[in-house]
Amino acid sequence: MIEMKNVSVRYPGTKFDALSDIHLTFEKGDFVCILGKSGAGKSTFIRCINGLQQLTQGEVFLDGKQVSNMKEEQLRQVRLEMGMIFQHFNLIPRMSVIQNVLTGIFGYRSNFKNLIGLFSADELEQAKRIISEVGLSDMMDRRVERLSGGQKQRVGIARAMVQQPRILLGDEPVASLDPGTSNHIFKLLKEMHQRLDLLTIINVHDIDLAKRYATRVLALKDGKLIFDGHPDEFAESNYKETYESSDHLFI
Ligand SMILES: Nc1ncnc2c1ncn2[C@@H]1O[C@H](COP(=O)(O)OP(=O)(O)OP(=O)(O)O)[C@@H](O)[C@H]1O
Repeated sequence: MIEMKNVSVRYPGTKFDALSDIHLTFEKGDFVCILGKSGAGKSTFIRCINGLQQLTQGEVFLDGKQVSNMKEEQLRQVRLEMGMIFQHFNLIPRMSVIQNVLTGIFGYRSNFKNLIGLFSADELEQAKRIISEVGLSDMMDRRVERLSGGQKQRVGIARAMVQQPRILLGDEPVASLDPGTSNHIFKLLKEMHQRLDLLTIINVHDIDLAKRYATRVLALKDGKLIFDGHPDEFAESNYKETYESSDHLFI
């Protein structure tokens, strides 16, 4: 489904690769957690998949089509297949839950319809169904600024899911949440992953969440892939290697 071939990224003015020579494939049904300390390259990795990151070297393919050299219009189509959730939710605070969720289908519609906020009965129905699936049906009209962090992330998930993506990408979606809420969010993500047979790829700091929910764990260090395997195989020594101090930190 997704193939990364020889992918490297070096940001302008830096001495090291933020991602270095990554070769990987991902298939439908994978629930992947990416571990790595701050600066290891996790966000850069996710951006390579959704075409937001210019590669220094290599290629990324989605179903055999090269994402890394697509024009903006083609990329827009590809991104519709990829739902994205973020650490800071990226919601519009003064808008309601349902209005925020409906922004997830903007990519499918004409700019004119988006501008005047015209949604069909089907689109509204679909948004309501997904809001109820994430457990917020009684908060449909509440402004998101009045929600807790966990509720905001549920809105973020609903907004991603209303796109009906085949792939769900998460850039540290639970980094701002407490452990209990983080667990609930992962449970919800896993349930959606299983029910809809999504490819799910999520950056996370919490090894316990990765072990509990992932079917596959990747670990990055200084932009290099140092582990790729089943969560049960991720041993104490892998943990130490992943989180011990980095050569790049003070350079
Ligand atoms: N726009 C940029 N310009 C220069 N260097 C960058 C830029 N973005 C990221 N980097 C560097 O690339 C490396 C990887 O960054 P990235 O954000 O991918 O790491 P991360 O693992 O997601 O970190 P965190 O967990 O803190 O979000 C880091 O050394 C970072 O400083």
